[in-house]
Amino acid sequence: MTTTAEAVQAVSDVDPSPDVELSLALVGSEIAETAAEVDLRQLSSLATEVQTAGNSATGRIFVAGAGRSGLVLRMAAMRLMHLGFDVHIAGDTTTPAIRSGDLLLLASGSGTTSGVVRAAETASKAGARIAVYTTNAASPLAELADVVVIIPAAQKTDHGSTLSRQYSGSLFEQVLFLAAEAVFQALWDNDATPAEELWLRHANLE
Ligand SMILES: O=P(O)(O)OC[C@H]1O[C@](O)(CO)[C@@H](O)[C@@H]1O
Repeated sequence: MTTTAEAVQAVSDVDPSPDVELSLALVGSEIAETAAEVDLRQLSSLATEVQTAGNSATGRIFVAGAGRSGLVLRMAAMRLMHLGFDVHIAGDTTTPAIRSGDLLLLASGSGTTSGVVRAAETASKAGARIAVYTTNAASPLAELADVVVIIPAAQKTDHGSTLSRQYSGSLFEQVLFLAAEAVFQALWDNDATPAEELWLRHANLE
């Protein structure tokens, strides 16, 4: 009679356990290498745009992106709200119209995602400033931007790219998250508001 241990061994001989140690090292090293290549002057310019709109009496910050790129910007938006800025997420039911004096912060690895490009066109017509994270300096999105941060990662359709072994736009989205966190941290360091004060802005209806 086959024991449970023998049955487990038999299964893993056919279908070995996923090697998460190797994949964790791969993801970590790709993120570190790509983050180190982000141009700090570009990131600093984007941080200044965020600070200017956030600290202006009437300026608001809007964020927009599709799929996982958009989800990362939602996290960034929450932190900017914790800093006390007036922040809105494009497409939410309470999001007002963008206007001159506002900043639209966008992320798109490809720089061609139609809804994101349309948002930039609308913001541009309204006279708002536009800041973009993308891999693609020659994209329509980058061309519409006042400030561009290039994240030198693979795009979502670059299958088999030498820039990343990860699927689709994962590396772009991961480094985007780090870049957005770095912007928040730099703004908070400048502002020096105690964490206790930021904490008062945390959602209390969760
Ligand atoms: O960042 P892009 O190129 O605008 O693409 C948007 C989304 O499309 C996807 O590649 C769809 O899987 C997401 O990973 C990404 O967030």
